[in-house]
Amino acid sequence: MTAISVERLDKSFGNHAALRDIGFEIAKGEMVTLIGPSGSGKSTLLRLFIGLTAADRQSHSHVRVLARDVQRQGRLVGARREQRRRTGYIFQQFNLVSRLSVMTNVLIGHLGAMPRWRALAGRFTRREYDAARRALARVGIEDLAEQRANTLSGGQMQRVAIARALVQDAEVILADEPISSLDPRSAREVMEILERINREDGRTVVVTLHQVDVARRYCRRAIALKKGRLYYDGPISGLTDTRLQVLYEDAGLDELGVHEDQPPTTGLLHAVG
Ligand SMILES: Nc1ncnc2c1ncn2[C@@H]1O[C@H](COP(=O)(O)OP(=O)(O)OP(=O)(O)O)[C@@H](O)[C@H]1O
Repeated sequence: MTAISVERLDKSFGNHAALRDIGFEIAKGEMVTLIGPSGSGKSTLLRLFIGLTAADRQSHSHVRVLARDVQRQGRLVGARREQRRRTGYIFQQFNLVSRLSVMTNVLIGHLGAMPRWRALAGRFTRREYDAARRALARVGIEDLAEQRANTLSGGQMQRVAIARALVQDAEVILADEPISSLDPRSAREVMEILERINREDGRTVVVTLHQVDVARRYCRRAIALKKGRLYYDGPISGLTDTRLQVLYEDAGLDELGVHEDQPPTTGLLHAVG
C-alpha cells in the first residue's frame, strides 16, 4: 500500500521556483532519505506532505498521504483530525514545550485522539500514561520522565520528540534534519531509534539528511533533489560517488564537511566512503 503519493508538484516563493515537477510514491513501511544540497527544497517538500504549505495552483498536482488527499491542484484539502494524527513530524529544533516535563511533552502526542473537552482540560487516563511510559522506554529515557524538557541534551530532546510521535501512533514519520544539531553519538542513537521503529513497527519514515554516510547506513532508498528538481530516486546504492559529485557540485565546502584546504570532491568521497 502507498504511504505517500506526490504528482506534478511545483512550489514557488515569489519568482523563485523552490520545487519543479516533483512526483514519486513511497510505499508503506519504507525508510527513505530525502537528500540534496542546502536550498534544494527538502523541507518545503516535507511541509507539502502535511499541508503546512500549499503547492502552486495547477491542474494534476496532488499529494496523498495514507490514501487520503492532503492537497489537490494546489488547494489544501481540509485534513481531518484523524489524518493529521497519523502523520508525525520531527523537527531539527525538537519543538518541545520547554517548561513542561518530559512526560507531559510525550502525553501531548495523545491530544489529537482525545475528546476535545479532555484535551482542553489536559486530563490524561492511566492508559495514556502507560503508553507514554512505554514510548519513553522504547527510546531509552524512561528515567527522565519527570525532568523539565529545557534541561535535556539535544539527543535526549530528540528522543522525547520521537516518543511523542510513537504515542501519537503516527503511521508515517517525517523527520526534518533530526540529527543536524546533534553530536555524532547522539545522532547515531537517534538514527538507530528511527531505523528500529521502521523495521519493528513497520512505520514509514522519511528523513531529510545532510550526511550521505548516515543516509547510506540507515536508509534503503534515496530521493535526491537538486535545485528543486528530482535528481535521483532509487536504491541508496545507486547514489554513486559520481552522482553525488554532480548532486553537490555547486554546494559550499561546509556542506561537504571538508576543510578549506581540501578539494571538495576528495572530502565528499571521504565522507561517503
Ligand atoms: N517561506 C519561504 N519564503 C521564501 N522562500 C522560501 C521559503 N521557504 C523556503 N524558501 C526557499 O525555497 C528554497 C528551498 O528551501 P528549503 O528550506 O526547502 O531547502 P532545503 O533543501 O530544506 O535546505 P536546507 O538543507 O538548508 O534546510 C530555498 O531557496 C529557500 O530559500
